[in-house]
Amino acid sequence: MLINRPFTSLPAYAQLQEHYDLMKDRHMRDLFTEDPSRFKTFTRQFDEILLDFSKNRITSQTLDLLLQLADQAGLPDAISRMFSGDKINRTEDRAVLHIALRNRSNTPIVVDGEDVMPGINGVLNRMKTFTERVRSGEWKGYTGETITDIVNIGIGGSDLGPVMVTEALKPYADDKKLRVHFVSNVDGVHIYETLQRVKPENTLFLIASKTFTTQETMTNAQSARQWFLDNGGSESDIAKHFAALSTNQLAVEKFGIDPANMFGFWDWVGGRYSLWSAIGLSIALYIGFDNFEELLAGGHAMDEHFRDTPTEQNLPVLLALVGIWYNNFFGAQTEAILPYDQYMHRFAAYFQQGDMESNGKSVDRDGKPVSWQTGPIIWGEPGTNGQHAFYQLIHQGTKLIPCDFLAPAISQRPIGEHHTILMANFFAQTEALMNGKTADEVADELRKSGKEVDEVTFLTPFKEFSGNRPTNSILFKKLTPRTLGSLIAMYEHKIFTQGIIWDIFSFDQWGVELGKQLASRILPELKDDAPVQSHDASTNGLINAFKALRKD
Ligand SMILES: O=P(O)(O)OC[C@H]1O[C@H](O)[C@H](O)[C@@H](O)[C@@H]1O
Repeated sequence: MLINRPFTSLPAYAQLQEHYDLMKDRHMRDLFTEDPSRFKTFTRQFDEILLDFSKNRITSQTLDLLLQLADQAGLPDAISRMFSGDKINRTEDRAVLHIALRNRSNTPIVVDGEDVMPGINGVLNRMKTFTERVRSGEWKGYTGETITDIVNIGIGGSDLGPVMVTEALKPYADDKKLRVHFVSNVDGVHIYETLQRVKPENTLFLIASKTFTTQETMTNAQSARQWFLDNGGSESDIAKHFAALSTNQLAVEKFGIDPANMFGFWDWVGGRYSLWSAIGLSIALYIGFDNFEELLAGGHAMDEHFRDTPTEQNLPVLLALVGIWYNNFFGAQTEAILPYDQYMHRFAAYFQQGDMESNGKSVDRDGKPVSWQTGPIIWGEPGTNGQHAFYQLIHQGTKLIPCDFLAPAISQRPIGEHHTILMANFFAQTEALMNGKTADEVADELRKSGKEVDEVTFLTPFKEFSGNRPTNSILFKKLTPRTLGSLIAMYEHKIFTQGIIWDIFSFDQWGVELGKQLASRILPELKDDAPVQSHDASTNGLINAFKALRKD
């Protein structure tokens, strides 16, 4: 059993509340002036990743109290329970072992009396052989031609991870062995547009679904199958063009996919943590198996750091605690993830699911309603695009938005001055958010530019920046597979840590069920034009308006 003590009853919580009263009006500008070694105090290094969390509204005392909070919530015990295969996902009665998928040291991890590592290594070996056969051209399609295009059909965790990673690691696919495409939305537009770009004889479909029952994925998979049959392929050719990534062998066979083309995983892999499993096959095919293994190695290195490093040096724990400070004491509702790397353009979208599906909960581990805030709203876009879109609100709006800035020191595509300009923006933004610009500075500038006294008085409040807006800077050498693996695992463990401290279950997702149930109830009602009356007035009205509108 995990320790579950209501978050607000932890002794450090009350101390942090008192401490918050002392801190809430303190400006980071002053904290930097008072402590010249602040950068040193609040930076940590892991491999080639540097975390600077000095631009936060914290002092050493804040950090001490937050660390006590983690300790009192039983974090060290929770970590060891996860790593040892305990069934910490209680509402689904499952272990949580995405860490086993990337356990490169191969130490046994036992679930229900069985070491899971041989099974994991077996699937990895099959993925390797398959990847090499397809990439080398040995695997032939039904006309004898090689495979040029991979279409991954999946949604949620069976889509977002592979999309994010294949985008982030595009430079590692420079050998251009294969193109990858992703179809997730049940909107027919998505599969239509994708199929426009591929030919049946050169295409390999990966049907990626943990359950193999997800409506969107099954609908897209059936349409892909039909398209294949309508455009030259036959039933007996399916085995050369369809593979399944799933835990559900029966459903895979029922769909008509050869079990030899099925890559399995296990119920202890959560959907949003599955890119490390067979769900990552599109990644391996795209960047090659060696690079996929490097990604796993990076994840594993972060796992060991998370498990073995004292909390005050532990990157995921520190990120989690800083997040809690704003979420639960300053009342911040959201967190922005802002990668200054175009290849990471789906990173925030990926962690939208990672974080919000994990910690978007409102009952504690005893099933009682929580009286404190849990998971934040996660959002973000790559810099510098965000700067010209929504940063206005981050700088001068009424909301406090803690931001993570991420950037590589070395660009994968060093062209002229681009990367230096990009990084100048990165540093400028975090500096501006922290320091702001005082009314005196603004007025002085306006006077120097020749403005009249009245104009200076009028304009000053609009041009003033309060500053004191928190950021973490996460700087790394280069976006290699290994570093990306570590960054992903870092955020995964941040989310885990917060879930433990908030006393919620982070590995189920019951909140997505109701909409699914209702959709399957409504679907038959949409098949004819008869008016419906079985719902509330709004839903009836909308369905009936839709039926009227869809008539020519
Ligand atoms: O992989 P699948 O079983 O098709 O599930 C796909 C996705 O759908 C579900 O609704 C869950 O909310 C996600 O966590 C999951 O990743």
